[in-house]
Amino acid sequence: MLSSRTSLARQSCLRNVSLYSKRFASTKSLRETMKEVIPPKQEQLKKLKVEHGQTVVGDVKVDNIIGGMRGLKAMLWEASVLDPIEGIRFHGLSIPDCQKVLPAAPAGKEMIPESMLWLLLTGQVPTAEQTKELSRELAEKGDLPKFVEDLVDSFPRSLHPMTQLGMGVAALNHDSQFQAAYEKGIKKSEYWTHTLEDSINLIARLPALAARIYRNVYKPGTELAGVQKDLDLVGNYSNMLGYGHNETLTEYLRLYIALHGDHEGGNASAHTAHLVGSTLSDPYLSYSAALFALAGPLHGLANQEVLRWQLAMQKELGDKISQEDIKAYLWKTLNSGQVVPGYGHGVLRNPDPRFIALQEFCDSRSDLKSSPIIDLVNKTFQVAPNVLKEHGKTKNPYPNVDATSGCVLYHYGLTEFKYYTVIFGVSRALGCLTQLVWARALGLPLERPKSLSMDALTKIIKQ
Ligand SMILES: CC(=O)SCCNC(=O)CCNC(=O)[C@H](O)C(C)(C)COP(=O)(O)OP(=O)(O)OC[C@H]1O[C@@H](n2cnc3c(N)ncnc32)[C@H](O)[C@@H]1OP(=O)(O)O
Ligand SMILES: O=C([O-])CC(=O)C(=O)O
Repeated sequence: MLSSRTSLARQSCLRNVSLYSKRFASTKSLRETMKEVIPPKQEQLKKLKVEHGQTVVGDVKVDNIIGGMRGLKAMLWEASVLDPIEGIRFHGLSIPDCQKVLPAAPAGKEMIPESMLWLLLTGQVPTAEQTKELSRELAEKGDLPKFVEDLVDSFPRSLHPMTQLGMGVAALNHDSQFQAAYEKGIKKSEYWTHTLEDSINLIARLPALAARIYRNVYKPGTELAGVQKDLDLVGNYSNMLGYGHNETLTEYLRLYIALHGDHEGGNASAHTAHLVGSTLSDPYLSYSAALFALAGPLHGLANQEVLRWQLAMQKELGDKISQEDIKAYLWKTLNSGQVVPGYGHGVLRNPDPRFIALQEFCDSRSDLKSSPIIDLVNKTFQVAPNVLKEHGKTKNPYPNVDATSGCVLYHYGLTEFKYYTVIFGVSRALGCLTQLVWARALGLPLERPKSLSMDALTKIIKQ
């Protein structure tokens, strides 16, 4: 299954890479590039409004209203679009495309979050030099203010790491340039520049914040490494987590964090950031809110739940687990009224290409190939889709990214699975903050959909 999918993906990758090679960025800085790419997009939006403002793009059914707005085309989101079958594309580039063209760390092979951030923000593929420059800027801005360190150090160890992350990010708004400029009084056309500065500062500080939480909760009393100016964002993060010596885990984290960065606008974390940001709340508060959406078990927390579930399966079934055993365990989970974590999706109707990319990472390394937990994830993948089809409820019986993302971390000793969603939270900032910059550049309005009571809905139906 994996290999035929891989070869199809590679063929489409070659097509897209030649299509998009024209979009390699120049030698310009990130800010210069943004200044160049924003005006044509502003023009495009103006044209859409003036010429097509009244064009109908879909119906609103009662099902959409009572069904979590599933399938409703109702948001503008620039950096990525999700196809139910193909999965995510970032400015038109699929995951294999990105893996081919986005620069890696100096000694690495995997695309890094900095190059993904550049692509998301500008729609252009950065050069290695531009990526390095962005890594350098992020490292220079990576230290936490002392009061945030003290705040995080004051949290009880029993407070969930995601709660700590959301609170830490909210507190960073103490230094929001957007908020300070707004208070002074700035023109709407200047909003995006301050939003961009806040976004860069926040992304830069996330590794130190997330690593401090890890140290405090799981390794209290141990020394926390400082931010090194010559390391990339994940090089620093991995080092501060205490895994800098493990090049495979560091490379995995680079891929993981680049891959989880954006998943169009309707997912719960991205939509939350967009909604809160539309009130002109600053990027720190907007992203803090998004993190609390990510912390739900139907969304980002599923990666913690997957590992908990797979380990419980391992404990119950022992070392030699057959497909029949897994099948029975799946039925036990379903019959007890629980969801199978890591399976199903609000939009996807195929195995998540992020899941495939992470599995391929494991397949390419011999120690990971023989890992019992990774083997169990693979075996579950062989059995679960048919069980879920037979169960007959979920519209998508295939794995999403959370079905595998934690197992490499677990294999290499990062076994504290309540921490896993924090790593997702370091990543999702890339997409949420990119869209905030674009929302300000495009002058998007306050989000305020119309709601209806059931009586009001019934009245409309009768009419
Ligand atoms: C990064 C991410 O956020 S990816 C998603 C991570 N979340 C998970 O892995 C949790 C498990 N999966 C799920 O709960 C769901 O598939 C979701 C939340 C991801 C998507 O939800 P929906 O779009 O509502 O899914 P769908 O339309 O297929 O649901 C129909 C029914 O199937 C059930 N269903 C969906 N997925 C599963 C599953 N993995 N196991 C069991 N039942 C499921 C739903 O609970 C729903 O049941 P109901 O009619 O009794 O309410
Ligand atoms: O798209 C979604 O609804 C959930 C998801 O996979 C993500 O946010 O990464």
